[in-house]
Amino acid sequence: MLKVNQLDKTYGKDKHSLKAVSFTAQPGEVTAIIGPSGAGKTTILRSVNQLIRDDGGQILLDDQDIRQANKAELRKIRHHIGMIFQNYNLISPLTALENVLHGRLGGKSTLAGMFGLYSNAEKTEALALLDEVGLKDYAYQRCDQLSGGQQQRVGIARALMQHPKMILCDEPIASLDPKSTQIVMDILRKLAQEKQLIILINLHQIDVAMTYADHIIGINSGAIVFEGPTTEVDDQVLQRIYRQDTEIKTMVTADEN
Ligand SMILES: Nc1ncnc2c1ncn2[C@@H]1O[C@H](COP(=O)(O)OP(=O)(O)OP(=O)(O)O)[C@@H](O)[C@H]1O
Repeated sequence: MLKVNQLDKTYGKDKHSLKAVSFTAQPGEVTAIIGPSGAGKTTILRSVNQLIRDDGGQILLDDQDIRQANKAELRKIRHHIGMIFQNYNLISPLTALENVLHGRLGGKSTLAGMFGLYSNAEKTEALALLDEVGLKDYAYQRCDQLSGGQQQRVGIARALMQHPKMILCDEPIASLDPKSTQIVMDILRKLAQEKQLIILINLHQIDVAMTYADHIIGINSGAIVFEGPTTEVDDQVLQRIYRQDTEIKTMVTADEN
């Protein structure tokens, strides 16, 4: 389980980006963080694996406080936290298979990593993961020749190559069309359930969060204003989360008519 307690982050002198943020995310579930632009979604996600150093609080992954880890421990912890990104972050001239194998880099010596030395067992595993995300026939295709949705699936397979406990997803569908969105979200939900992974995902699209997430964390101006099962999210909750965000208010109102 991921348990975040009283997490604070201030940029510069007094720009309070996270204010005593507390929430939990369970294995086997998709947990979505939703909220208006600038609310602090990315700051939370990047604090969880300490890409951003926060200013106070606790981040417990299976009872180990990530914030207290020394450099070597943090490297080890991060090896079991996969990340997928809006812009995929693949190495374009390399094949899908090579990109997936890169997920193993964190567990290798610098030399083995530099020379791209992977065992046959690792290659077999990477191929099986590509098969799992429906890309068996694209293993030897360069990533820049794949569609956005296919690239994101390579990103997921790469994260799985880390044998993660948790996958952090920063706006993973923001650049995808509805069909690719559905495929990617179906895969993430299936992975959470079948591999008992913690999937923590930042989303702008409320409808996608409502369809695929088990658990919702609503943030506004750096503070958690809702945490609970998706079934408890109604228009009132959404208005609390998105207050002062005129675009969404209009959307909620339009839905009511
Ligand atoms: N490096 C930084 N320096 C100063 N302020 C920052 C920095 N990164 C983020 N912020 C501020 O922290 C707040 C939260 O930003 P964050 O990117 O986490 O929001 P978000 O909810 O992910 O937004 P979006 O949905 O637009 O991506 C914003 O007010 C932002 O301007």
